[in-house]
Amino acid sequence: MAGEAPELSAQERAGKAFPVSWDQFHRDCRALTWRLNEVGPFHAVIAITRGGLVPAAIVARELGVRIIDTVCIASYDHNKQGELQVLKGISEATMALGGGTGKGLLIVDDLVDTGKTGRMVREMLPDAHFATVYAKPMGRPLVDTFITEVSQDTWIFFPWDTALSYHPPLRDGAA
Ligand SMILES: O=P(O)(O)OC[C@H]1O[C@H](OP(=O)(O)OP(=O)(O)O)[C@H](O)[C@@H]1O
Ligand SMILES: O=c1[nH]c(=O)c2nc[nH]c2[nH]1
Ligand SMILES: [Mg+2]
Repeated sequence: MAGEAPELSAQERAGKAFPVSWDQFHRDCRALTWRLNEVGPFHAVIAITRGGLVPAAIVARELGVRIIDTVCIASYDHNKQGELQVLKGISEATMALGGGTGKGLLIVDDLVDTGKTGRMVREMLPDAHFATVYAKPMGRPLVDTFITEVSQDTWIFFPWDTALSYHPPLRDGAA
């Protein structure tokens, strides 16, 4: 409708930016593995794609786990969350490894925000261990192990979504 303000994206509503470099992300994934090493061993790692693929690779490498599965869920279209869609479920072989309930399996994602994605995967595997690198307060109760909490009004910028670019000086009005 004319004159109506355009709907803000989740990223715009968030307000605060938390950019993460590859180096920082790798360190945070290693820190996550230190904690997970106390909880395991795990038969397999399940990455929630796509964001969970990078931490899952690092965590699986550090833990010496060679069986990696994916659960493919689409929700955010760039930065606006819509209905969750499971594009690919967990394989039968992985389900069998977890005794049908996920016991001894490790689910990995880059973050929990509202917790919708994590909740859906937890319902598939109620006894699995769920780990994320970052957590926002709404999603935090769903996660068993995470490294860094950021406020709900923060948007995390991952290294695979960003590129180096010119930033104007603060005195010219840059945030
Ligand atoms: O806790 P929630 O509010 O559900 O948000 C968290 C999810 O959102 C992002 O994935 P996204 O759906 O953007 O897909 P992607 O991993 O393919 O980028 C992120 O990787 C988490 O999986
Ligand atoms: O790149 C992202 N950063 C976030 O903070 C976030 N929350 C949900 N989905 C997200 N994706
Ligand atoms: Mg994701």
